[in-house]
Amino acid sequence: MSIQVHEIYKSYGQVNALDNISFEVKSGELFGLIGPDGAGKTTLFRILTTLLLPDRGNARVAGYDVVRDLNAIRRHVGYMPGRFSLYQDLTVEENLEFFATIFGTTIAENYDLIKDIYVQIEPFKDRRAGKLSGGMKQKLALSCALIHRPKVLFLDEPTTGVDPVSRKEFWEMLKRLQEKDITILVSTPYMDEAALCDQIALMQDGKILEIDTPEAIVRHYPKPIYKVGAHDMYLLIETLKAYPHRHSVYPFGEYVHYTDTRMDFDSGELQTFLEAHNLSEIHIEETAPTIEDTFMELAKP
Ligand SMILES: Nc1ncnc2c1ncn2[C@@H]1O[C@H](COP(=O)(O)OP(=O)(O)OP(=O)(O)O)[C@@H](O)[C@H]1O
Repeated sequence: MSIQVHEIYKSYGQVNALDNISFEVKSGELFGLIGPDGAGKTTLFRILTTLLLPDRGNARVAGYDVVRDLNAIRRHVGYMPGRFSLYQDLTVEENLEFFATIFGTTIAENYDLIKDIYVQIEPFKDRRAGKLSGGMKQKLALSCALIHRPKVLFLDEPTTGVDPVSRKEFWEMLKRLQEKDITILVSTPYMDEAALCDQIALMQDGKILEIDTPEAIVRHYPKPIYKVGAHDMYLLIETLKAYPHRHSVYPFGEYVHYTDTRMDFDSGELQTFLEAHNLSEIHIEETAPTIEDTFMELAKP
């Protein structure tokens, strides 16, 4: 096991940021922590990278204890914090040299590991980090996190605020790093990215709701889901919420995802109800559950 987390608790005053968190990540695995803002992802990263002490519980990373073996962990892990911690006034190359120097290495020594990523920003190596686009900052931050050849890489929301093309390229880079036997723990609020991980933990309010492969998480969804459309999205949601047999109702792209409490759901009956409430252009169709649907179901109060 590359990461072992056992019954970790952490509170800030009244807020239980982490409430009995346990999971394991195998060597070479790409493991995703999926959850909205405030779920506790950053707190967990900070504990696993030795920047914060847990109130209770223990964790090991690359075989080292996060409380006792602080120096060893810092040598063996790479951490890309949420707001890329680059030095804005240093150039691209100076940032990378700085991170190499603090780890007692050089860019040349590890160039093969970062080459794929760094070549894309190398043409801008004399530009200050503060003047880079979001996608370029992300690539530089990842290069900096990798420059000492870590065994385990922690990436806290690496794609937040990054354009869709850069997001896609970034996940392709992660897959290539995985082939080089680096274990990766990555957090994201984007459910579509969850499907790209080997295993995911769905997190909310400091708790893990479920851990499994993305395929299994979707397979375990307990009910048929219907996508419902109509001419007025707002009125549609309000009306579905007032339908006596509704189990869940939430917007999903240009449709609303709806589940019913009954086993013998009749779409014709729902259609009549919606028409009686001044809705037109009604469309009701069964659809396959996604990770987001599972999250919504598990997170239901
Ligand atoms: N230093 C702090 N003092 C008080 N409360 C905090 C502190 N840091 C985090 N929290 C609270 O703990 C909870 C978990 O925060 P955390 O930053 O770990 O979540 P997150 O999933 O990373 O979300 P985000 O993406 O917003 O950072 C939140 O309710 C947050 O407000």
